[in-house]
Amino acid sequence: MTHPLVPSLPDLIARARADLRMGLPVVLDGPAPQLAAAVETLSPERLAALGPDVVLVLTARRAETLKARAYDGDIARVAVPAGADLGWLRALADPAGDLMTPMKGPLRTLREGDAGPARAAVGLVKTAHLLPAVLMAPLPDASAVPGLTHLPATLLPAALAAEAQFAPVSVGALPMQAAGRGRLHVLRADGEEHFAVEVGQPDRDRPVLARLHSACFTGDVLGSLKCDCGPQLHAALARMGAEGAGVLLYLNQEGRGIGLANKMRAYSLQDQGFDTVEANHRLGFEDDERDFRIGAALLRQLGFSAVRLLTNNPAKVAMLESHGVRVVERVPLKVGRGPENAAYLDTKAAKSGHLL
Ligand SMILES: Nc1nc2c(ncn2[C@@H]2O[C@H](COP(=O)(O)OP(=O)(O)OP(=O)(O)O)[C@@H](O)[C@H]2O)c(=O)[nH]1
Ligand SMILES: [Zn+2]
Repeated sequence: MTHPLVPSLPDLIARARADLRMGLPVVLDGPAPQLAAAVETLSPERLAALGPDVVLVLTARRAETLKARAYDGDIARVAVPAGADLGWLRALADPAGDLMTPMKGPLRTLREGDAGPARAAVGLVKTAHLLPAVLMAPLPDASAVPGLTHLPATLLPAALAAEAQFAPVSVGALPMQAAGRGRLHVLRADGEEHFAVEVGQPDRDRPVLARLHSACFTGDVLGSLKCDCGPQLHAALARMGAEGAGVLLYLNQEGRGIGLANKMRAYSLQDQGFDTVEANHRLGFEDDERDFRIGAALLRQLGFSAVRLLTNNPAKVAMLESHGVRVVERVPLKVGRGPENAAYLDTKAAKSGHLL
């Protein structure tokens, strides 16, 4: 039996995310161990130390913008020419300069060999909220580089796709302007925290008025006019207050799961004329990278099995239904439309299935 103090695979994944964000490579163990480093955080010294035999892994979304062939389905492995420097790699990873310097290729993509470790590495970097671009290099002698986090390449995809198991951390009373008396629960899974605001004392035996709200620092805190998040947050709480009970999950899924740094990159692209979906794609992300199962897991953990869901997004309803939470009613939440966000809301309706 494994010693209890040995890190589990979820522990190692959480550690690997921190490493990648700091600019350290991680090791994907297998028959041929490989180093994987995020292009965004790599330093010139560490790039040089990866050796000449490196491959750049991008998502097929990013490859499409770069007009590179993606032979591996959702990812593309791009050959790195001898002498390519960090500037070259960053220009491929980051679309900020695409319009200024459109010619980055021609790029040669690989089709031979096993793409599994490369796909796992990109998945990991995405969950670290970095640009989805990874440099991979062979690691011939692991003992030469002590201290790196090692992950088993073949087990990584299933571990990244596993549903989070939440543990309650703390709860405290919270009187709120919009909703009167409430309680804020903090829950944690694999090092990530999410919050649940209980308004009043919702009955666990009846469908609860619920909102799954993804974090939006710009909208919720700064009152940004580019989206409808702030008004939706406050309207949801007010409605719960008026009804006397409800539960609002405040999910740590900034920017539809791409993180605030990438969301600001997306906003810069939107200023260049791309819409919210195109901007995500140019960065190499899907339209929506959120793990919607988290909301279902949190509701179940808090004892709720049926909800009246405040949302305009049918995908949220479908996800809850398929993960053990009955949605007895969808309650529309249409607030905050204005001249600055009308095009954004129309794009969500046209491309992401939101109900206007
Ligand atoms: N990537 C990206 N994320 C954005 C943009 N504008 C807002 N967001 C994020 O979008 C998410 C909106 O979340 P929600 O309001 O919970 O979800 P929704 O899918 O719009 O569904 P409902 O509001 O329930 O109808 C938040 O995480 C915001 O940070 C954008 O232009 N790009
Ligand atoms: Zn927002």
